[in-house]
Amino acid sequence: MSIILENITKSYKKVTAVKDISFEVKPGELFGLIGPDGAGKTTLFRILTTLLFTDRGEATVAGYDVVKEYKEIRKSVGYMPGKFSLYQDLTVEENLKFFATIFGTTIEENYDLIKDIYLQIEPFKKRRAGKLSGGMKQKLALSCALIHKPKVLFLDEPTTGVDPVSRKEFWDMLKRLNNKGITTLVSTPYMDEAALCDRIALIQAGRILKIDTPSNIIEEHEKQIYNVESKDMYKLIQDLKEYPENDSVFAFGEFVHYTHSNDEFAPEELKKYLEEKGHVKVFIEATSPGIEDIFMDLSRTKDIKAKDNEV
Ligand SMILES: Nc1ncnc2c1ncn2[C@@H]1O[C@H](COP(=O)(O)OP(=O)(O)OP(=O)(O)O)[C@@H](O)[C@H]1O
Repeated sequence: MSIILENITKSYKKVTAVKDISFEVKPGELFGLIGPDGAGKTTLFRILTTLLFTDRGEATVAGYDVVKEYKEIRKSVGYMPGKFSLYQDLTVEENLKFFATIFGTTIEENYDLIKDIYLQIEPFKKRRAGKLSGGMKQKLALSCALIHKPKVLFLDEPTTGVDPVSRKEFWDMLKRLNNKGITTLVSTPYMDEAALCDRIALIQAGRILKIDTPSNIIEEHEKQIYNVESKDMYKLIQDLKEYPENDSVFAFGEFVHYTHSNDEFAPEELKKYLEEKGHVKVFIEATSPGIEDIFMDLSRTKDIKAKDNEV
């Protein structure tokens, strides 16, 4: 296994950031940690990259223990932290040279690995990192994290705050790196990115809700989801929440996603109820769940609440 976590628990004073986290990442896997802000993703990354001690539990990365063999881990991993990690006053080229030098290598030695990515920012190699666009900063940070040819790559929310086109490009790059055999642990709050990973862990309030391939997670979900639409979406949410035996109601793009608490759901009865409440252009259809639906459902059913997160 490339990464193993066993019962990792970490608190900051009264807040339990992560509790009893266990999972494994196989060699060559692109593994996603999917969860909202504050779920505990950065805490796990900092523990695995040896920047933070865990309170309880054990972990290994590339076969090395995160406490006893931290020096080996630091040589073997690439880490792209969530916050921009480069030297703003150094140019693109200087940043890359700097990271290569501290790892005892040169840009030329591992150029093949970063070529695809670096070529896109090379025209700006004399520009200071602080003056790059979000997408370009992200490509430079990834090049710097890769320059010493790490065995395991840690990417903490690499696409947060990046425009949709750059997000797509970034995931294409990750897939290509993955094909070269680099094990990658990537975190994201964007549920649509989950489908691009080999396996994912859904994480909420420091707990794992589910671990599997995105397709298995979707296939195993048993609740039928309905797209509901009417002209007044705000009122629609309120009225659906008052509909007897509703199970869940939440806004989802142009629709409201609705689930019923039993098998006796009749769309025509709901339509009638909504029309009696004054809704026009009511539309109801069954739809397949996405990772976001499943995440919302698991966080409710596992009853993980903020107050439960205190020690
Ligand atoms: N240094 C700290 N001191 C106190 N609490 C902290 C500290 N770092 C993180 N926390 C808390 O621990 C919990 C997990 O935070 P963490 O940063 O690991 O989550 P995250 O999923 O990476 O979210 P984000 O994207 O917001 O960083 C949150 O409740 C956070 O407020």
